[in-house]
Amino acid sequence: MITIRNLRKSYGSNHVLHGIDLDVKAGEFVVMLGLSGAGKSTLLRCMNGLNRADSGTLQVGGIDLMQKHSRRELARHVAMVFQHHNLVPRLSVRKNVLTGRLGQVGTFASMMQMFRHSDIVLADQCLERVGLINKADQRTQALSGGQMQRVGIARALAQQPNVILADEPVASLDPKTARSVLQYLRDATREMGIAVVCNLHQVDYAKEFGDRVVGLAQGRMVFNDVPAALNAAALDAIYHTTDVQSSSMPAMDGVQPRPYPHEHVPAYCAGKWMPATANAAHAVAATERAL
Ligand SMILES: Nc1ncnc2c1ncn2[C@@H]1O[C@H](COP(=O)(O)OP(=O)(O)OP(=O)(O)O)[C@@H](O)[C@H]1O
Repeated sequence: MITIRNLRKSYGSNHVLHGIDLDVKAGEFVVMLGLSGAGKSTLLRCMNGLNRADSGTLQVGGIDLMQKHSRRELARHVAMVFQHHNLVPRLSVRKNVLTGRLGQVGTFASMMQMFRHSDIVLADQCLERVGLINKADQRTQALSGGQMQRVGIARALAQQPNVILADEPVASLDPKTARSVLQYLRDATREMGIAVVCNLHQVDYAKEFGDRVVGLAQGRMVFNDVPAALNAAALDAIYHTTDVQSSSMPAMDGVQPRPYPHEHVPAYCAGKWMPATANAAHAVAATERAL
């Protein structure tokens, strides 16, 4: 459902993504962890077409995002769940879910918010899935934060996407509500065979809900494995890259390697540690000596 190879993205001179590789299968729930600024949102925004990647391969839900594509086509395959749910408070819960169908109806019907009976049935099924069918006719503004987030999930499901991208969907919820929202998201997507990439800041939730966890540090993927492999060393690679770098770089030829952050993030991938490019410091030192 998602195939990413050697994906790179910069904002001006700020190189944010340094060659990301990632595959996500149908029905798989992948949690993405990383410090603030690691590049998680940038990667999600590349995946949903809001950002244009500079180079690499990027196929999401059957769409090649490195080629020209229409927003409508993308909306048919890729749905977003946002931290602040982006619902219209004065609309009923059902109407908010129906907005997930706007990309799939004709332009006129979309402008007039005219929905087919089948769309209304689908919206109600999605509300059933997140346990909110009894709120369908209520104004959305009367719901709690956790309920609103579940409406956001129902709206994403109503798009009948192949892929859901969730950017910190539980950041503003208490732990109990957050767990219940993640449970709804994971169960629905598993049952419907939707590939999910979900940015989170909570390692506990990643372990509890992820089929797989990927860790980004300074725009590089430093972990990609099952949650059970998320041990102290892996967490160090994701969250304390400077410490890991300096302790993992031996001196060579009497030259103490300088910290070159991007080049020295060791990577833990599919059960084994990759030394990353520790030799790069030596290469730089040797070049400096030669000049
Ligand atoms: N629109 C933008 N224009 C310029 N720089 C940006 C833009 N968006 C993000 N950045 C920069 O890209 C880097 C990665 O930011 P990004 O938001 O992807 O990180 P993140 O891992 O999602 O962080 P957080 O967990 O805080 O959301 C940061 O240095 C940020 O300043």
